[in-house]
Amino acid sequence: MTNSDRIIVPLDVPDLESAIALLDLLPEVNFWKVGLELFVSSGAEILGILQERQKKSFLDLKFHDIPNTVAGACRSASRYQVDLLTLHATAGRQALTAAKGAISDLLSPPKLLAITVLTSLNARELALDLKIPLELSEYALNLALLGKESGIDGAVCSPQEVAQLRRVCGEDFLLVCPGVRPSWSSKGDQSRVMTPAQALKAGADYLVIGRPITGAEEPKVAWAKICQELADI
Ligand SMILES: O=c1ccn([C@@H]2O[C@H](COP(=O)(O)O)[C@@H](O)[C@H]2O)c(=O)[nH]1
Repeated sequence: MTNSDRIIVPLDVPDLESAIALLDLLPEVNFWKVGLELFVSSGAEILGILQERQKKSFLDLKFHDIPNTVAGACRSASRYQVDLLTLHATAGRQALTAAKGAISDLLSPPKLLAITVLTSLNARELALDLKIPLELSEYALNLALLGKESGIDGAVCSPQEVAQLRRVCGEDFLLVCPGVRPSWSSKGDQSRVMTPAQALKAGADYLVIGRPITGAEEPKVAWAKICQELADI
C-alpha cells in the first residue's frame, strides 16, 4: 500500500450530485468517507456508487445509543458492504460488545471503529464544559482501550494521541485520524491537528483529510501536493 492509499477523503457535501462531482474530479482517490451530512440528505445510494467504482468506503455515522439500538444499526449498515463503520466509545462497553456481536456472523463485516475524543474538542472544553476529570490524552486512551477490550477493531483519534494509542493498543489495532492539516491549510473547526506526514509517522493507519482537499481552489492540486508530501516519508 502506498501512503496515498492511506488517505480517506470525506464526501462532506449536501447532496448526491455534489458527491458524484467530487468522485469524478478526483478519480485518484481510492478511499472515501460518507458522513452524516450526505447520508442524511441522500441516503445510501452513494455507497452503491462507490462499490460500482471499486472504491473503499467508510460509513461514519458515529452511532451512539443503547446497546440494542447500536447493535441493530451496525447490522443494518453492514448490508452496504462498507469497509469501516463508526460508533462512539462513550456508548459504553455493553453497546460496543453488542455491536461487534451483531455483525460477527457476517461473511465480510465492516471493521468497527470506536470514536474516542472528537478532534474538534480541546482540553479546556473537555474539562470545563464536559466535566471530564481526566487529561484529554488519558481519556482518549481509556476510550480506545474500552473499544479494544470490547472486541472493536480500531479507533478514531486525533494525530496528537495516535502515538500513545499505537504503543498501548498494539500494531493490530486500526487507528484512523481526522484532524489532519497540511501546513498550508487552515484548521477550521479542528482543534487537535498535525500535518499528514507527522500523523503517519506517529502511527496512524489512515488519515481523514477533507476540506484541505475538497475545499481547495483546485482539489486535484491539493491532493497531489499532499501525496507528494507523503511520498518521501
Ligand atoms: O473526531 C473526529 C471524528 C470524525 N471526524 C470527521 O472527519 C472529517 C474531517 O474533515 P476535515 O474537513 O478534514 O476537517 C469530517 O467528516 C468529520 O466528520 C472528525 O473530524 N473528527
